[in-house]
Amino acid sequence: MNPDWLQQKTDVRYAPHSALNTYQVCLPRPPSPESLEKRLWIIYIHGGAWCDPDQDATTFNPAQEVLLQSQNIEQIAGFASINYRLAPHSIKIPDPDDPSRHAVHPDHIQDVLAALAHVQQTYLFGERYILVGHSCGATLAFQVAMDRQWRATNLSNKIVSPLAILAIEGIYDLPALVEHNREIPYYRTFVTSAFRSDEAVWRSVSPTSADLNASWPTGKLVVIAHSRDDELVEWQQADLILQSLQGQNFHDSGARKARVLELSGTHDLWRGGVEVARAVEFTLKELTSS
Ligand SMILES: Nc1ccccc1C(=O)C[C@H](N)C(=O)O
Repeated sequence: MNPDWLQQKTDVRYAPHSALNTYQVCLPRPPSPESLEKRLWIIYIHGGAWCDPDQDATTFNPAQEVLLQSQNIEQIAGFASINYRLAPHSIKIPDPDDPSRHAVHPDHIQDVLAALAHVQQTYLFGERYILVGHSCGATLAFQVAMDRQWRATNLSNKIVSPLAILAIEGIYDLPALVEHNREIPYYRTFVTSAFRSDEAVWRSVSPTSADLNASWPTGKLVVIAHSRDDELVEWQQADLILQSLQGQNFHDSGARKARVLELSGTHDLWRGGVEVARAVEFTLKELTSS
């Protein structure tokens, strides 16, 4: 990488709906077809329970800084991190007129798909990317690879699915999450704020309900990265998605892999950058070895 060349853009607008319909990009070197042949894009979807206005695309910056300084940058063609409209937060009450804070499913996933289509059409990397998501961002990353029935537009045809998904401290089974945390009303509150109250919808949008053989035949790898010390999303969520993936023929090795990576830290471990960067490095390595 040539540090004098490094290019960063923020607030690239992909849709007109709100101030949050933007993404940020970082290019470590000039884009070229040759570079893309041997390198991958890293695309990040932030977390925050679909509603936290204090988490946005910039939560990827600490990890991006670590990766820019590491040897692994030789394998990375570019980074993008996506903002999307949020559901109303129950405590951080939004301005009633703010369209970025009144989203309800499928707005979040439709925004992510629109952003992905925009980045792909700009940088032409096709399937050569790793889709990374933290917390509800991991849910959204899986939803990109799921049957896109919630899609109102013809956007689906424009998006090429990723080679790999890296899911960090993710939410994979909404009914199980709400049930496990039934003593803490906030879980039902944020799930209802983002998906309304029909539990059949909660189930159908959950990555544990995916049929990835049908919807993501080109997928090579899923990495489930989770910390035993996550105080907000219990390890059970990782177990549930791993069971589901094994049932769909994702195994430890082979053409379609599902791997577990134990991280250390609490739910918001993106703050330090190092653990998210380590998970990206692990995913790059797993993708290039079989
Ligand atoms: N991702 C989560 C998963 C489970 C429970 C909470 C969260 C949150 O992100 C809380 C967030 N800090 C909030 O202000 O809503």
